[in-house]
Amino acid sequence: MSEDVSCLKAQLEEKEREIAALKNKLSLLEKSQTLVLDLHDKVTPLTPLRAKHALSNEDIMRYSRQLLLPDLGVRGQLNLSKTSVLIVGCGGLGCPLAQYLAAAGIGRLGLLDYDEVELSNLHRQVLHGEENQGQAKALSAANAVRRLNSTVECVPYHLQLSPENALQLIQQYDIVADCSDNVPTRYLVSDACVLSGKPLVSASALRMDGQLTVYNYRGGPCYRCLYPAPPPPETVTNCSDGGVLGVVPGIMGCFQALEVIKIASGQGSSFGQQLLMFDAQDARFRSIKLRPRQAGCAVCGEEPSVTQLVDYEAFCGSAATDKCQRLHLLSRDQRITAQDYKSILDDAGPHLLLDVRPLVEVDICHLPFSLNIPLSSLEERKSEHLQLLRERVGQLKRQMAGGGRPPVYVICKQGNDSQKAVQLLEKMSGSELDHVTVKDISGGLMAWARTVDPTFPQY
Ligand SMILES: Nc1ncnc2c1ncn2[C@@H]1O[C@H](COP(=O)(O)OP(=O)(O)OP(=O)(O)O)[C@@H](O)[C@H]1O
Ligand SMILES: [Zn+2]
Repeated sequence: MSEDVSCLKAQLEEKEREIAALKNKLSLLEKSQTLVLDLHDKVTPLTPLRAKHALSNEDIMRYSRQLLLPDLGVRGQLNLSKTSVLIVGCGGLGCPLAQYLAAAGIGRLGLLDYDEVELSNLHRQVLHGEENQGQAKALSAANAVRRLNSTVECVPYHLQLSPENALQLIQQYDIVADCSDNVPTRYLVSDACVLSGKPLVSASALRMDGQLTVYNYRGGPCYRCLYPAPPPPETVTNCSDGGVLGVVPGIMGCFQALEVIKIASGQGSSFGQQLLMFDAQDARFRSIKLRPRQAGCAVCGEEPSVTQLVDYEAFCGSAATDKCQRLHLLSRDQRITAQDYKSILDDAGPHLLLDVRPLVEVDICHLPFSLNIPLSSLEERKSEHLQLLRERVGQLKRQMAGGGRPPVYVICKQGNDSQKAVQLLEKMSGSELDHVTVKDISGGLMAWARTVDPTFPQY
């Protein structure tokens, strides 16, 4: 009789456990279906992250494979759940970083980006899909992260990190990750981390190369300790100009996730005074020791001159976005529009169309009647290219029965390099070259695609 009672009790307990597990599953499912993420367009105070004192059965199952690691264990996992991380930029680095932090069970993720998803992002910004084009990157990333792990609290910010909001924002997080793509933002994030006392896990990726360092960590240097002055703006290349193989920021973003997890879980990062360099071409990693924190550093030094955030665009002489900056090097009569050029073509007026883009871009698309001489070859006065140009100008002159200066129209992708080329050709006209009339086609081939020929590819 007593055996029946204990047997029944055990069965009942088993059923109760099953019911509790089902209830838990149902509530998670309901939460993920009904919870609509609030997209923040300004910085508001966050409620403190709820401290977890023990792992639930679900946690144990979800994180079991990493819980088995002596380096992490239950303590490390609980530490992760208590940590908040702000990700600045939900692009090529930010996407894999957010994905792995969410998968690993970080407590709260702030996802910040002012931009929207574009088709040309999808080869590397792997949290966004085709259906997210036009959507705020922060929201698209947060939704993807939530599908992966609904227990992670996501705070999407659709705004630009600026000197006005950076401190208020960064102070609310434990660790900051710089996944941005421009120099003013790098100085801004670093200064704000120094002023708020937060570690900064920073990475970059361009073409086939990547870099990673942890700044302001355990007495190590800040960004300014290493780079007291910004580079000249014209020496900075971004992904939309220089290109990038998608997997390179993927690897660097994963590295950032690794260092964030090591800091958050309590293992600590070894990149506080180290620079990791990744060469994808040779599949080689190198790590070099950096100089220590500088006593004379303007922000983290002994007598700092930067005690509050400044105007970083003015400091760097460039914008805090990587959007194409339009140069204005020429007067109005030195420029024509893409439609004006179409009329010249329609009137079959003799002229030379000079495309000054690099060959790799000309291979993507070009106008069939153009002559390609890259701006760099003109600048370097490459003799074979100058010879070719002289010949083509000579031919043109012979074609022009009525005499006059042969017209040369210069084109590039967006109309910046072509302006530089016009200035250069004007200097060469009458000396290194026959006298020519040079004009820039403003807005370049992208303006041609937008305003003249919608079938012409944009990139
Ligand atoms: N100050 C800033 N505030 C918020 N987001 C920023 C800031 N600076 C840069 N970002 C974001 O950082 C991300 C950098 O990622 P990445 O360079 O891969 O993307 P991208 O700018 O979309 O690329 P592409 O150059 O191909 O257009 C971008 O999504 C950009 O909008
Ligand atoms: Zn410093």
